[in-house]
Amino acid sequence: MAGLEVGDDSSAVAADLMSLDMAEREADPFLFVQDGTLRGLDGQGRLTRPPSEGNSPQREGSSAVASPRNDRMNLRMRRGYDGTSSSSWWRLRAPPPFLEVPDLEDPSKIGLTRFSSFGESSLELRWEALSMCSWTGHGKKEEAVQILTNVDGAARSGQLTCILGPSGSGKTTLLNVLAGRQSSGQRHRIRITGQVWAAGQRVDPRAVRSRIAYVMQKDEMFATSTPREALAFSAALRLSGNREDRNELISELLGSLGLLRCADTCIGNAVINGLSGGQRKRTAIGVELITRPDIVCLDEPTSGLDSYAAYQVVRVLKDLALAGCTVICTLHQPSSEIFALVDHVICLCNGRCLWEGDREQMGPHFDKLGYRCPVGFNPADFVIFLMQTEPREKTDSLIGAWTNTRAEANLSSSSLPSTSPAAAELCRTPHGRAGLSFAANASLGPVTKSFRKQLWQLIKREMRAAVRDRTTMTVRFVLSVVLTFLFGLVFQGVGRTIIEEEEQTLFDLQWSGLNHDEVLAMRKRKMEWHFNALVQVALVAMLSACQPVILTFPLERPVFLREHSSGTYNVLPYYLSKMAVEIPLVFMQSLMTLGVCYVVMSLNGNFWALLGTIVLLSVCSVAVALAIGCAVRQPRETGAVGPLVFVPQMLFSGIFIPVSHMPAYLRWMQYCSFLPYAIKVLGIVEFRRVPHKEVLFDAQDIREDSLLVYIAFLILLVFIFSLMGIEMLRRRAKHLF
Ligand SMILES: Nc1ncnc2c1ncn2[C@@H]1O[C@H](COP(=O)(O)OP(=O)(O)OP(=O)(O)O)[C@@H](O)[C@H]1O
Repeated sequence: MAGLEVGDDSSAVAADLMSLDMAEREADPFLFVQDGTLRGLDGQGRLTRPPSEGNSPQREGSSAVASPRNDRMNLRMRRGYDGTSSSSWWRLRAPPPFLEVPDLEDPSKIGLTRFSSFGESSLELRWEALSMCSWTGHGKKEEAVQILTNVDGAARSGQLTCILGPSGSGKTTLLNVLAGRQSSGQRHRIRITGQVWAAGQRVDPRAVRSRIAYVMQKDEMFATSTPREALAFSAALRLSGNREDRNELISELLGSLGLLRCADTCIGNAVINGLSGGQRKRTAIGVELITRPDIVCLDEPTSGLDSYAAYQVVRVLKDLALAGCTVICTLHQPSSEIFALVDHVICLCNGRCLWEGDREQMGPHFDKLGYRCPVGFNPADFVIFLMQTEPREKTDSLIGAWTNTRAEANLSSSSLPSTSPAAAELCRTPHGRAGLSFAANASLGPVTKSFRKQLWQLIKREMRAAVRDRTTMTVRFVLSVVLTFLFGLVFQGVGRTIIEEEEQTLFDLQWSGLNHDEVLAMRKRKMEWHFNALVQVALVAMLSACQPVILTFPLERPVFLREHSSGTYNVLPYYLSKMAVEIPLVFMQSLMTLGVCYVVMSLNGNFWALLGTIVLLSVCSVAVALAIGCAVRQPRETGAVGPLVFVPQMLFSGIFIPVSHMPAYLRWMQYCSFLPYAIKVLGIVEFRRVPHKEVLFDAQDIREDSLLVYIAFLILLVFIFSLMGIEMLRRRAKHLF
C-alpha cells in the first residue's frame, strides 16, 4: 500500500506519530508508522479503531479520522497528547492512489500486526532422551531400526524453532512425536521412549494433541473450497462461540496470512486451477490455526515453493511466533533470508542431536569445533552439507561433543522441570494483546461438535464440491448420456416388437411359414434380446454411478485423514455426507438413463418400479466404490482394484452363462454380487405382462415369487458395503497416527 508520508511542515506530528508507533501498531492492525510513514489505514482512509487502551493513560479515548484532499490529507487526532483534550489537525502528504487495500501480501509491511488475537502462552516445550525404534521384517529377518536416539531439545513461545538436517535424519519423525501424531505400540511395531514437558509439566503429546496444530508437508484440502470456506468449515466444526465471533476470527486470519485477495478463489489442485503454492500453504496453516493452538508444528512448510513464496510462509510463521505461539518446523534447505527469521535451531543427524541453540550461536559453535562457515555462505547450508559430507566417525564425535556439553550444562542447571506425572493442560493464558484486542473472541474455544452439526457442515461442503467440480460432473453425465444413447439405439424398439408379436396369434405367425417350435424359438430369442437390453441399462447405471466416486474419492481421502486426525469430525458423518450427496446425483443420472432407454427401447414395465431398482443398484455401486476407496492402501490403487470388483458383477449377471451352469465352487460369488439381483428385479418388473416369460426366467434363474428377497438382498448389500467402507476408513484413520 502507499503509505502517508509526513510532510516537512509537520515534523512535530511526525515525531508524535513515531512515538505512537510502538504501542499503536501492536494494538491496531490498521495503524502503525514505519520509516516516518504512517501505514495501514483502512480502504476508506479512516482510522476507526481507538489506539490501545491502557498502554498509555494520556491516549485514552483518542481517535483519528483521516480524509483525502487532492494529494494531501488531513489527519485529525482527538487526543490528549500533552495532557489536554484538544482537537488538532495535521496535514500529511498522501501520495496517490490513496484509497488502496492494505498490501497484506507484502510481509515487510505487515510485521507485528499479524495474529493480534493470539494471546501469549508463555509455554515452553521440552523433550529429553526421546528415542524411537521401529521393527521391520518378520521372524529371523526381524530387524530393529533406531530412528531417533536420545534427542533432547526445547522450543519456546515467541520463538520460531527449526529442525534442520539432511534427508532421512529424522526431522519429520521428531516433529510427529512432539505433535502427538506418531503412532506407537506393538500393533505398529514402534517403540517411543523419553519425556516431553510442556509448561513445566510432563505430558503425553498424544493426549493433548488437540492443542497442537499440525500442518502436514502436503497441503491436503478440498480443491473446490475457497480459503474463506476452508477456514469457515474448520471454525464451524472446531470452535464454540457464535457465528459473528468466528467470522471475525476468520477475517483476522485471512488478513494475517495475506490471503485477503484470494480469499474467494478456489484452492485448486492438479486438475482444478486455483491458488499458488504459497497461498495454498498459508491456507493450510490457517485451517490449523483456527483453534488458536498453543503449539504449531509444520513439516517442511517451504517444500515445493519458490524462494519468495517460501519466505512469505516463514515470515507468517515468524509473526505467529511473535504473537506468542510456540512454532516448530522442519526445514530441508532454508535460504539465507529464511534462516535469518529462525530464532532457535535443532540440528539432527542420523536421528541424533548434533547441536541445539539460538541461531546466532550456531556459527560460533561449529567454528569452535574447527568448521568455520565461509563468509557469505548460508550457515544452514554449510551445516547440512557438513552433516552429509563428513565421515560417520566425525559426525559421531560432533554429536558426542554436543552431548557432553549438554550434560555439563544440565548438571550445573537447577532449572530442571518438575516431575509431576500429571499431564499438563496446554492452555493459553489470555493476557497482553489477546486480552486487549480480541476480548470478544475469548468465548471461542476448541470443541467437538455434535453428530448433526458435523453431518450438516460436511453435506454443505460435499454439495458445493459436486456443483463446482465441473470435470467430475461432466464425466458423470456425459458418460451416462453417451452410453445410454449408444445402447438405446442398438436395442431400439426391442420392447415394442415383443408386445406386438404377443398380440399376434400363433396361428398368424404360422401363416408366415414358421412351424410352432420355430415361432417359440424366435420369441425366446427376442425375449433374450429384450432382457439383454435391460442388462445394458443396469450396466450403464452401475458404471456411471461408481466412476465419479472412483475418480474423486482417492483424491479426497487424504483430506479426510488430515481432518479426522485433527478432530474436526468423525468417520460416520463423513461417510453419510458422501452418501447423502451421491444419492440425489445418482437419482438424476438414473432418471436420465432410464427416461431415454424407456422411450427408445420401448420398455413395458412400470417406470417408477424400474427407476427405483436402478437407483438402488446405483447406490449399491457407490457403496462398493467407496468401500474400495477406503480399503486400498494408496489412493491410486483404486483405479486398479475397481475393475477387479466390477467386472465379475457382469459375469454373474446371466448374460454370458447362467449361474447354475457355472462351476459349483464359484457360485457363492453370486451372493456378493449386487448386479444380478438388480437385473432379476428389473426382469420381473419388465416381463410381468409378457407371455412365455417362464422360458426366460428359467434360463436366467429368476423366481418371480422371490422379488422381495431380491430387493432385500440389494438393500442388505448397500448396508454391508457401507459398513465395510466405514470400518475400513476408521482403520485407516486409526493407523495414520
Ligand atoms: N515407521 C517407520 N518405520 C521404519 N522406518 C521409519 C519409520 N518412520 C521413519 N523411518 C525411517 O527413519 C528415517 C527418518 O525418516 P524421516 O522421515 O523422519 O526423515 P526426514 O529427516 O524427515 O527426511 P526428509 O527430509 O527426506 O523428509 C528414514 O530413514 C525413514 O525411512
